[in-house]
Amino acid sequence: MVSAPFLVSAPGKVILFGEHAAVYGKPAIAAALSLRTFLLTSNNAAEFSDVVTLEFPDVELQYSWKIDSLPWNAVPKRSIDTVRPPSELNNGLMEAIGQDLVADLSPLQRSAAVAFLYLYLCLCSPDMPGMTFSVRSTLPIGAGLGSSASVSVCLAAALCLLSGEVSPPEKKEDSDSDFNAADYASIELIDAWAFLGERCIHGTPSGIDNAVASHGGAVMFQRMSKGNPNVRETMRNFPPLKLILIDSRQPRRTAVQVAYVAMLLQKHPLVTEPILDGIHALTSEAYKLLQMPKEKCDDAWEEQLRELVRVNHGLLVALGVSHPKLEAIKMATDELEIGETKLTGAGGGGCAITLVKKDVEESRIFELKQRLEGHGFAVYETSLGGFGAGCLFPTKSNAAEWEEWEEKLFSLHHMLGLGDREHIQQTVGVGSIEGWAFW
Ligand SMILES: Nc1ncnc2c1ncn2[C@@H]1O[C@H](COP(=O)(O)OP(=O)(O)OP(=O)(O)O)[C@@H](O)[C@H]1O
Ligand SMILES: C[C@@](O)(CCO)CC(=O)[O-]
Ligand SMILES: [Mg+2]
Repeated sequence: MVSAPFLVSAPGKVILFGEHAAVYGKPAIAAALSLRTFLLTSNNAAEFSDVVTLEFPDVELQYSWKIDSLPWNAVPKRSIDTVRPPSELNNGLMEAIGQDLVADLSPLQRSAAVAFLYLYLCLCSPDMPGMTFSVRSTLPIGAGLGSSASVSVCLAAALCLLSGEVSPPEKKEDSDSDFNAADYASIELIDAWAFLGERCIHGTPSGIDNAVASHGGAVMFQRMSKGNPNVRETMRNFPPLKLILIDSRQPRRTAVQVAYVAMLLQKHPLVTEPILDGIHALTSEAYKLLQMPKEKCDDAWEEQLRELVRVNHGLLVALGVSHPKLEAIKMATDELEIGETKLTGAGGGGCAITLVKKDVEESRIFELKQRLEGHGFAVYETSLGGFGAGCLFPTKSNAAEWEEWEEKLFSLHHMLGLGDREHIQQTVGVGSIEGWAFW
């Protein structure tokens, strides 16, 4: 069991193949992003020792609840012989959280607050001291890059640490080395709790986003039914793909997009099922290609991968989850012959990825960026396949900084008007400062 203050962090993700079909038990391929979410857990001052507080400045949310007014009686009893939480939300607890505890919040704020309350009530106890949970992210929100999963993983990790369900990780040199069985068990548990957070945020998640946000790296993921364990194949020799990540800046919610596909499937099963099967088939082909030894990754290999990107986008368009702005991004990359483009994540807005052709001159990529930025789109430079969830504790060498971080980086009060999210990565970011350890 650890005590506050401490930081946890988890990455966003890019789905390369298979979104939406993943919800129906088809495989999907995704990799962790270098853009990440950070959560600071800190103890409240004495006068606020009876409240738990959320400070989520990115969604302009600040909310406190009196700890003893929370519906502790509605928390389901955990079976003593199962460590992992069930994969379904408990209806009684969801009803008890209901609308009253999160009144006046926008849908964007409410889903994060409900995810927090659900995990806090399940993992903590009424006799814990008053604390503040402050979330900041370098990820765009609701843009297909797994912001909700990175928040859910951060919340699950912090609350599991506080309750003693998991211990801080051993320090490792890089994401692939030093397998440690205790850390593996811990991150599996964090992943399972984060899945419930994702359920609070978007209803019927496949689990791929929280799997990548907790474990990091690149994975092939397949959701299994009837209580069978999900497939999560770590793709170790993931080839270095040249990708451009473009945010249409068109807001949308994953919950709405996923519900739309569910409606289509119900209304036109004979049409929709073959589309999902087509996505399944192309993801399986892509998986084989991405597993090829390096010496076989030639021009023909690259072309095949790009073709699959194009087909995947076409099938997502058929499912009705594209958006005119995503089509404008695709058209610009097609016109400049940069590569093949698909939407990534739930679509309806949010991000697209372009798999760039090997021989494209930098001047053309520059032109693309100018054109896209001119339309108000954001172009991200990021790398794929990094660390999963990790934590950072105060030490002798960073003791002086903690107070400043709490005040300047994480407090809603100080954040409003500050704007620059990159600042957080530079100040406490993974890779920017020493001391982070990963499960
Ligand atoms: N920085 C943040 N602070 C607080 N809440 C956040 C933050 N980022 C995401 N969220 C929560 O996640 C929700 C957005 O999740 P949603 O699943 O719709 O989009 P996404 O995860 O960014 O995209 P996708 O699921 O397609 O990858 C927000 O409504 C909010 O509840
Ligand atoms: C649209 C979807 O397939 C991906 C969202 O990032 C939903 C999910 O798998 O949970
Ligand atoms: Mg999400």
